[in-house]
Amino acid sequence: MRVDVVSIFPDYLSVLDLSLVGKARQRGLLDLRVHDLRDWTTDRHRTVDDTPFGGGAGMVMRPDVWGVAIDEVLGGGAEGAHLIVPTPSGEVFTQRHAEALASAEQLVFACGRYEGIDARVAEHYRDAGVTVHELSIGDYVLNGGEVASLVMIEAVARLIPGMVGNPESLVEESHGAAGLLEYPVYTKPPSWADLEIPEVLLSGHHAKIERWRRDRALERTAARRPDMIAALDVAGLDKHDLAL
Ligand SMILES: COC(=O)c1ccnc(N)c1
Repeated sequence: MRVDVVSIFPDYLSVLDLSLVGKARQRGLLDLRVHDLRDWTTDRHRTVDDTPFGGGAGMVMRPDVWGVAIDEVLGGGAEGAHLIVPTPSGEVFTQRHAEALASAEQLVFACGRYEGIDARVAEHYRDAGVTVHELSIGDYVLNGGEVASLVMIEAVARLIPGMVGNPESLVEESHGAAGLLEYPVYTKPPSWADLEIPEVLLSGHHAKIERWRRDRALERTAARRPDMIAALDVAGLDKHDLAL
């Protein structure tokens, strides 16, 4: 997978050289390229923004600069490319988006600043056959799209086949296939701060452990994310689940 990030603060993305994403790049699983939007400006001041039509506070990022940048970054193919515009006014990014994007050929992240990017940019690339996603990482406002891009790149990159050692570990995660939050986890020492490990986890009885974990996941989800319980496919629940 190729991932391009276009920003006026490219250094913000240097953290992507570390950890999982950095390893993936070294292993050739991920071709990540970060670009400075100002490299596509033509004036002396390297201007990327201007005042909003219709008035109002702040500045809006110019479509012409973004257009030449995205055209170049997309190379030739609109096919298989996804343009992601992080914005507080977007659809909320979820694990489902991460799963869908993990099989894309190319992701291009357009990091807006100021009051955002001229709306014609998203419209133009949709018309050109590019899959455009305007995505929010939650109900709060940031100063730019860079942090949200980091979040989404990490959520997607870890799902690329070969990225994590044991793909099994992806199944039981929160927001995974079961549609539940993950159960509580424990490790050594067995006793800490006068707190013990739940007995069943020391029993070696795998069926009971599995049942205990699912019960805890259901309870935690019901307590913290009733919306996820409401969205559960009831057909996937057994009578024990329903009795909880
Ligand atoms: C400028 O971008 C944002 O403020 C932003 C982007 C994505 N998700 C958010 N919740 C905010």
